[in-house]
Amino acid sequence: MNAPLATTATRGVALDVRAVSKQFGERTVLDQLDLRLDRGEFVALVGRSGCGKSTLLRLIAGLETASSGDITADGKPHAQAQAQTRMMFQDARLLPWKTVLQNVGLGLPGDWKAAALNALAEVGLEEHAQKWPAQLSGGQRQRVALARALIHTPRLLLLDEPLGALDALTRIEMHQLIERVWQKHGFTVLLVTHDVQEAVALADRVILIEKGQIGLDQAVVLPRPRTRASHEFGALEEHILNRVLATPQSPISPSGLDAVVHFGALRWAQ
Ligand SMILES: Nc1ncnc2c1ncn2[C@@H]1O[C@H](COP(=O)(O)OP(=O)(O)OP(=O)(O)O)[C@@H](O)[C@H]1O
Repeated sequence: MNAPLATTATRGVALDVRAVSKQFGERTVLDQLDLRLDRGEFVALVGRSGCGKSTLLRLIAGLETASSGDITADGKPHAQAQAQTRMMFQDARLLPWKTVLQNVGLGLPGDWKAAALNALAEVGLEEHAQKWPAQLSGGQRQRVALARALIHTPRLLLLDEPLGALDALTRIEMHQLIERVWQKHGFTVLLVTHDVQEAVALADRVILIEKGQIGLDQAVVLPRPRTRASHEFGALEEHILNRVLATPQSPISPSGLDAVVHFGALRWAQ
């Protein structure tokens, strides 16, 4: 399968989350949340642990049902677009008894082998097609998971902290790969991450969820590929991180922030 080169205007879905609420028992996790993603846009969701990032992703993926509100893709109920949506998790979720190639082609009808090899080539793993998942590194397993998503030519890619378990260098390589395939295919991306630097490196917009709603909607207008060492990158990262840490769940009092947050020393928001 040669995935067609596409512009962001043609391939990605426009996603509209309108007044979506989600309660688990007495607890309101999302409260009338509104979020719009343009076609082909790359948006990162950040926020304190438990603020509802994964819940929002799972609602969009159709793995949970909203208590109220609705989600549309290209103006139609999103349920109709679920076949064009793929999700990646922190764990690659590969079947250990199937080869890398078989994992990529999982569930596909007909002769999918050429397409699976093509998808593996896109993530730089063509030569590992006949290996077992256990023979791969964590980063390679996530590449297989990405290939397994790409073979379905998704129009919406949902990433739930997919790089959370990887070491720093592997993460940076994965950032480059994800950015490359996103630019090539033009799908819309929603990435959940605890790593504010990762959000600034990849996203067109960084969204902070707090108190069940959007507390910050920050455009990232830096040219790509982004240089983490630049002053503009660092300033934006610090601004977002300070904002995340200032949320009510924070154990740090807002008045103490300046003393506690040193740019460069801290970029994770748990
Ligand atoms: N199926 C469920 N049943 C009950 N409570 C749930 C369920 N799923 C999530 N929650 C609760 O909803 C809240 C939000 O969870 P969610 O996983 O969306 O947060 P998160 O922002 O992704 O957190 P983290 O960054 O730690 O992954 C948490 O308090 C969680 O315990």
